[in-house]
Amino acid sequence: MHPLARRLVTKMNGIGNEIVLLDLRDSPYELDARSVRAIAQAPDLAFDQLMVLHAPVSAGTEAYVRIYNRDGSEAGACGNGTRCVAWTLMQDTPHETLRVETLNGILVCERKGERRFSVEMGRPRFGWQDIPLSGPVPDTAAIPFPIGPGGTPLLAAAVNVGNPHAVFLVDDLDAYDLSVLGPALEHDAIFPERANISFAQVRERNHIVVRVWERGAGLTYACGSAACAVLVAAVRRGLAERNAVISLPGGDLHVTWRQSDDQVVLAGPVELEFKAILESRWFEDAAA
Ligand SMILES: N[C@H](CCC[C@H](N)C(=O)O)C(=O)O
Repeated sequence: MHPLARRLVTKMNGIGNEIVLLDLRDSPYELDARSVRAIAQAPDLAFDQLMVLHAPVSAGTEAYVRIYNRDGSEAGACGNGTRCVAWTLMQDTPHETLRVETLNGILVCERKGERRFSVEMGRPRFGWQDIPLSGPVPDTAAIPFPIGPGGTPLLAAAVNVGNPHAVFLVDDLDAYDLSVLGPALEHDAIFPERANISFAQVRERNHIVVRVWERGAGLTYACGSAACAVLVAAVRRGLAERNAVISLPGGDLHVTWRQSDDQVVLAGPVELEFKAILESRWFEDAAA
């Protein structure tokens, strides 16, 4: 029997960002890409991200969380999934805040309402090695790509908010077909670890509309770290306040880029869908 067989998983979403949670805090088992893809292909479990809870490593944290994309690749951050993790862990405690550890460090989560949570996503990084890019560029907030009308350059703001993002601030979101541009830009040679790609239109200084193509997952209804990346990019261009509503196809998130400590804080609702039991044959089929 596969080590994950008979394990319970929880299907949730954060404004339509499809999340599956697997709690392995009592087991040393670590998933490989093939097991991740097997779960993604199981009936009804198609996820954008799989959040796997492992036993805590650092003092004061509740879990060490590893984050996987639908294609089996590992991500450093997932804002919506971390909010789902916060809901799960806070079920068992009277606490209103808790800390989880990820590849990207220790994140503080806070309950903001019955099904509403915030997560401190860390400090944005703009250096070419940190994003990462394949080499230095004159300005990481304005990297030209020849994808504007008639092949004219459109400027991307690149930023790492725990994972790599490229943000295009445009006047008309509908003029760009992300299902075509997304995969090409995700794999552009300038991004050695690929990148999450967002197109964003600033409506007001505190309201931005966003569409996102996620690295390793494709078009999604929402992406928390992309919401953070967009807000940071718009603030750097002088187009938005440090506190704004980010509207994604699945709903609204609130992002604050705190002046006091440079942290980007993401808040929004989470939804519990159902629980399911992993079946051994899903992993055997995937191995075949
Ligand atoms: N949906 C996630 C981000 C996943 C990022 C992932 N696609 C990657 O960096 O590889 C979020 O809410 O932040």
